[in-house]
Amino acid sequence: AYVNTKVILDKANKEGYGVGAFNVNNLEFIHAIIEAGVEKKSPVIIQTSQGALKYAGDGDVYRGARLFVKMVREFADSVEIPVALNLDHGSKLENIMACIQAGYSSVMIDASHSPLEENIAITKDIVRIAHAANVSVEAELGQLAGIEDDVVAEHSVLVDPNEAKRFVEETKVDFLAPAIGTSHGAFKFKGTAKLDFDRLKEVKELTKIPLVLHGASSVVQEMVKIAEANGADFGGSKGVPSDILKETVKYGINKVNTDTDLRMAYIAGLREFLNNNPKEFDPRKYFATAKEYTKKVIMDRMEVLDSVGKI
Ligand SMILES: O=C(COP(=O)(O)O)N(O)CCCCOP(=O)(O)O
Ligand SMILES: [Ca+2]
Ligand code: NA
Ligand SMILES: [Zn+2]
Repeated sequence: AYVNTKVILDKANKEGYGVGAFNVNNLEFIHAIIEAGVEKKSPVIIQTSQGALKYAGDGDVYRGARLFVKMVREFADSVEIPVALNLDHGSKLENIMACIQAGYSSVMIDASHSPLEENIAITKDIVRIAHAANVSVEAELGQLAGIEDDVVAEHSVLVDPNEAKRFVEETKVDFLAPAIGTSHGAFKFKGTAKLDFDRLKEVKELTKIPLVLHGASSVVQEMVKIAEANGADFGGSKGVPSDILKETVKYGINKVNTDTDLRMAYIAGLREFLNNNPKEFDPRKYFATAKEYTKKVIMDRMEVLDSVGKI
C-alpha cells in the first residue's frame, strides 16, 4: 500500500528499528526494492534526488516527479507492504513543489548549508505548504563532508543538539537528519569509520522525532570485489560497517539513506553479466543480474536495520 512516510517512520520510532530509504533513478531499481520488501515483509521508502527527477523526466522535473509517483504507486498498490516515496535533498523550491503537486509521500528540504535562522525560516514555509497537502517533511542540521546539494563541504559540520531541539520546536518538521560524521558516496571517512554517537543520543533525547542517517551505505565488499573482478576500479572505497549502522538505530536513527550500496551492486551485476555474455543484447537479460544483486543487498540491509516483518 502507498503510505505517507510518517506512517512508516512513526512506527519505526515507537518500536526502535530502522527503515531503509533507497534511491532510484529508473524502473529496475524500483523492482529490486519492492521485491526485497515483499520477500522480507519490510516497509520500504523509495526516494529520488533532484537529479533523478531530471533524469527520469528527460529534462523536465515536473514530468519526472509525476512519472515516479505513477510508477511507485502502481507497485505500492499491488503489494501488502507499506511503500512511501520521498524527495531526497530538495534544495530548489521548484523540485519540492513538483513533488508535492505530483503526490509524493514526503519531501526533504535541505537548507543545512544555510545559517540556522534561514534553515528554520525556509523549513517552516515548506512544512506549512507540505502539511496542507498531507505530505510529510524531512530537514537536515549540520553538513556531511564531500559534495551535497551542489555544495562542496571540505569537512563535515556536526549537528548541535541544542539547535536541533529549537529547530524541531520552531519548524514542526516531521523527520530530522542530524550530521554525525558520515558522508555521501563510496569513499567515507579518512581513517576508521567513526560517528558521534553522543551527539546522536542527545538529539534523540531532545527531539524525540524519527531521525535520518545520510551517507549510510556500507560499501559492501562482496559487490566491490565482483565489480573489480570485472573491470571496475573502486580502490579505497569504504562505508559504514553494519555493526555501526545497528548502533545508530539503537540510538535513535529510523530512516537510513542508502544509494551507493545499490549502485555498487547494480554495476557489479552488470559488469559481470556483460563480460560473461558477449552475445547478449536483450536489456531484460543484461539488467537481470544487476537487479538480483541490488535486491540481495537491500534484503541484507533490512536484516541489519531490523525492519524485517515490521508491516
Ligand atoms: O544519504 C544518501 C545516501 O548516501 P550513500 O552515498 O551513503 O548511499 N542520500 O541522500 C542519497 C544521495 C543521492 C545522491 O543522488 P544524486 O547523485 O542524484 O545527487
Ligand atoms: Ca545538506
Ligand atoms: Na532524504
Ligand atoms: Zn543524503
